[in-house]
Amino acid sequence: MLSLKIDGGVVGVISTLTLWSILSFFVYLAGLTIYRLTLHPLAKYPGPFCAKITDWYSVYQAYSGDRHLSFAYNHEKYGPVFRYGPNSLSFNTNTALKSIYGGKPNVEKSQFYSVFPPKKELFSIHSAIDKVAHGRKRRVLSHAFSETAMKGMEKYILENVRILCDKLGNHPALKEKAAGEWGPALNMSDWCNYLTFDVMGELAFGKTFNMLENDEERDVIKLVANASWMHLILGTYPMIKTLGLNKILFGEIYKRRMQYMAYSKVQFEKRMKVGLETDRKDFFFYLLNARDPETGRGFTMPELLGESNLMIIAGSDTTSTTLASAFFYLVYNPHTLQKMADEVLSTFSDVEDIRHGPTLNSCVYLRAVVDEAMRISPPVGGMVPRRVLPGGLDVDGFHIPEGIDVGIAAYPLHHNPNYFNAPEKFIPERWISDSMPGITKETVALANSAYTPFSIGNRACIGKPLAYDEVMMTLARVVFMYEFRLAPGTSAGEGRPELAWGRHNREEYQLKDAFTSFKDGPYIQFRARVQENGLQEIAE
Ligand code: HEM
Repeated sequence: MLSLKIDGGVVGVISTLTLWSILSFFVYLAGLTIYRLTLHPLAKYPGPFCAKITDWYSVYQAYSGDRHLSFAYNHEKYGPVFRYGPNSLSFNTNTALKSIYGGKPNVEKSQFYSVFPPKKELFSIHSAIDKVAHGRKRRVLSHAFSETAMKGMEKYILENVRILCDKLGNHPALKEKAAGEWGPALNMSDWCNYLTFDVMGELAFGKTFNMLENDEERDVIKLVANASWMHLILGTYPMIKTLGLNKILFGEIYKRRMQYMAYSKVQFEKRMKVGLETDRKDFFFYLLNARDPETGRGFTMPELLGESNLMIIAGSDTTSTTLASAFFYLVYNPHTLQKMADEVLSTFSDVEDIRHGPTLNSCVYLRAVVDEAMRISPPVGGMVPRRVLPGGLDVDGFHIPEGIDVGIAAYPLHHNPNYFNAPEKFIPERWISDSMPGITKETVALANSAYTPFSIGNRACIGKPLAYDEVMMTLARVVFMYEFRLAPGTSAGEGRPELAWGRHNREEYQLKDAFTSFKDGPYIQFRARVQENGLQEIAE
């Protein structure tokens, strides 16, 4: 009787406690909401209501894949600055770009990056938040991206570009008819992925994934994409990872991310076994050898794994997105394809002359095509946030206090009409002064001031020269060997009316923001180029 009473009493107490806990939680939430809307230092900034009160707004956007588009939509609605999270501001001006990323701004990478490494000791140059730790990594890694290193790596890039070129024309129609017949429709997202993953496999793990040749390891592309997507989702609200909710809420994405980590560890161990007993001058060679000139220290084993892991994510998907979008814009704008082909054919007389160096760099129209593709469809189109340090930061006349995340998303800035005339149109000429009426040194400089596909400043992309090399060598070689066109009746990659945020420009290559990007299409047909001088008309 007594014990029952006691039991009854205990249950009663627990219930009351639970009730009070729930009530207190709701009171806390209500208080926090009121604070965030009224007394919070960012209360005066405009933005979507949900974004002002909770980071779940950002989580939802990150999960949807349309986060870059939502930034553009919100900037159109709220102006050059808006609040995209309770403690976060997005800017959309060239001056803010400079203040937040250029020179030595009073910021560090935000906690967004803390969730990128699966374990703390695996943090990489990209996820390093501490400035000193990052500085050391950047100095060590810069050996792997030196001009000498680039020359040594060209071999591995070209081997794979040759295979791609062969595959594009390697089908019965072209073999039997030699020329004049269009080949099958090829999904260029896939083929560009195969190329760039094979190149990064060579450079980071000492062995190609062989995706261009066979389909055994092609699923790795999906694993890598999911790893990046998981990072984006968790980065928008790191608490999800702290509470272990990632496994519950995003089970499938989490699983694939872990599969990629396991896969890359195996590749890493295989490359480690070979060590320096090889004449390969790949990233690994430089990473194993390199020492920080200031401290004399190299990388530890977990750091080496973290860096190799990162290289695949950072270097393959971004580069393939650039290539696929360049193909997209070229076939949707055949006059630009013609101009680019004219330039390449008049610069080179043999496909094997197309390699790293000043002759390739003299192809200014080719370079403009690449830049314009990355402008409209930036491979990292969403927010790359920075946290303001003690003392605050002045941006566009606003004093931002310590602890606030600030940043620029490339997609909206690249579509800002203040810097880009007719921003929705693919116009490579906008990057070459005097190339058409209205394009002057001043307009080119203005465009450059708001151009940030690789970010800017001391956390900007270290792989930029490698990326340009790979993309320009590939495009130049393909256009030298082939004519190409959009496969009739296909539309993969086009904007569609059902897309979110009112952006459905048919002629804009659509990406899904997963920090890097998901993509599909375009479907393209190739046929061998026959005439030695000049170009064949490209049949519609
Ligand atoms: C067109 C291709 C590429 C684009 C658009 C691109 C874009 C970017 C961007 C926007 C960042 C800054 C990210 C942030 O602040 O969070 C970045 C950083 C980085 N990228 Fe790239 N990237 C490309 C190719 C590559 C390649 C080929 C590599 C290496 C093989 C690479 C390695 C890195 C690394 C290591 C960082 C971190 C740098 C640091 O924090 O010091 N990227 N990239």
